[in-house]
Amino acid sequence: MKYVSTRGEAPVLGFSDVLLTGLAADGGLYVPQSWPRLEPETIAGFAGQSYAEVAETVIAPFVGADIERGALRSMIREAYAGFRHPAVTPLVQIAPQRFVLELFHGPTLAFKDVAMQLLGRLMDHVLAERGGRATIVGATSGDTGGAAIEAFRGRERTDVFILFPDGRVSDVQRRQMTTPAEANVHTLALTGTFDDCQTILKEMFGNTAFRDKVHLAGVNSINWARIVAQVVYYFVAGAALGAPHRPISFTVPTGNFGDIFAAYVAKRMGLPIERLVIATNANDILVRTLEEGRYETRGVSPTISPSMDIQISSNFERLLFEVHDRDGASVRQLMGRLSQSGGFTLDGPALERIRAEFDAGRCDEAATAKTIERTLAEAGYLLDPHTATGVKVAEEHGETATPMVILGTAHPAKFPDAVEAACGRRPELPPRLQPMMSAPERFKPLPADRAAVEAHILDQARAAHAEEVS
Ligand SMILES: Cc1ncc(COP(=O)(O)O)c(C=O)c1O
Ligand SMILES: N[C@@H](CCOP(=O)(O)O)C(=O)O
Repeated sequence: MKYVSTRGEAPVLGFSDVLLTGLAADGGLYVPQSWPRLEPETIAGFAGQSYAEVAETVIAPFVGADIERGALRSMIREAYAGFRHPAVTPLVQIAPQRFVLELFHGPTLAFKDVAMQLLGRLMDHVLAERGGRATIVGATSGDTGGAAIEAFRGRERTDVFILFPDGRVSDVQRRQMTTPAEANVHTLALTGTFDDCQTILKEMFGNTAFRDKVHLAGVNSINWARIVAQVVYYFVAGAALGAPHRPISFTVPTGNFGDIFAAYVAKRMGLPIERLVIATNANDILVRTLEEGRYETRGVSPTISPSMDIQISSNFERLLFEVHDRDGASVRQLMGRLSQSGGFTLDGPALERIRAEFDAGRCDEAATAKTIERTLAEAGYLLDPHTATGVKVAEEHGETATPMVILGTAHPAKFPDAVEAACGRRPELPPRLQPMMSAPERFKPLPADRAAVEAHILDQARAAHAEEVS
């Protein structure tokens, strides 16, 4: 399998290079040259298989010959062996045709663990084969950072630098990033928003001299391997609810558009998905885009679902590439307008193609809290604020003959204050995570400025590996 950039001007690469490259050299995102298809019998067979077995079948065509099949199988098995639920991503019914797909049984209680636990192993494997090391960078609005640190802490071939917006994540999220003591973990608290962190990260990838000097690699969903690992649970949920014989719909709490883009990929691979519903909080750029045809950034508002406090949804670029018939020049033009004037208008056919696949709805703060309270009262089920936005938007979408699966993207215990304020019940952290709440914190406050972040990364890298970073 080969990969092309959404902006059409970067080298075509294989899976292992895409894994280590992160952002393409032309600023675009890598996507596969073509979409592999799974036969209906293969999808039907998933119903009786373990999560790891399904993952191997779904992921293998994207990896191709780059990683030997036995090695891939072992990494997948190890990645999911540590999840606290035997099904890895169980489905829980909360209403007659509504289910929550619980994606938070990994080590940091967030859906990011599902991909990150595999990504850490894949990167280590490829770096060991090549005899190299990498500087991993990640921008986080709260969850990617903790999951990345958990996946890479103590690994010899990687240093991990996480950029988070100071004061805009929950205490649990911050402590997951600031309490690990391993020397290869570096947490940077930036003055600004997640969008500032992500913009700096992309600028660092655009600085070729810096990128090459530190062997920069990315762990956000701009990295194709993240998306591919997230495709798996759509098949697992679909097969459990009768696919390929029955269609299924998904509502996805959305920020960076990675998770819902993974659903779109599952559909292109043959999963019979009827509707894909984008759920946002007050940061509703995607809802406005579907309503008005104009993608336009506005200031980020802090909410009780902080991981979705995002205005620039990076993976939307991958969808733009698809709905413009994979024409990199069109995507370059739109992205140029976005960086110059903060927005762009979609042409009629592109907008229609997006509307044909996706619906979208927003959920404000009061509705998020109310949904947590009501779902606990009516279904006895405790939602986290992100999942609550999905439940609310799915409810507004109305009752359908097709089962609607809402992605449960985080455990409520990551947001105890917001959950308690909404419903009066304070969710407890699992005992294994409780010590971090009183452990010493370690992080570097920095301005939201690329030069300052690069200088800090270079300093740290030189201190640790002087011989490799001159
Ligand atoms: C808990 C939670 N829900 C939803 C999202 C949104 O997912 P995505 O950025 O893939 O759209 C995030 C962040 O990515 C998250 O951490
Ligand atoms: N919501 C994310 C933001 C980054 O998303 P990613 O999927 O691109 O890594 C977070 O919690 O960090």
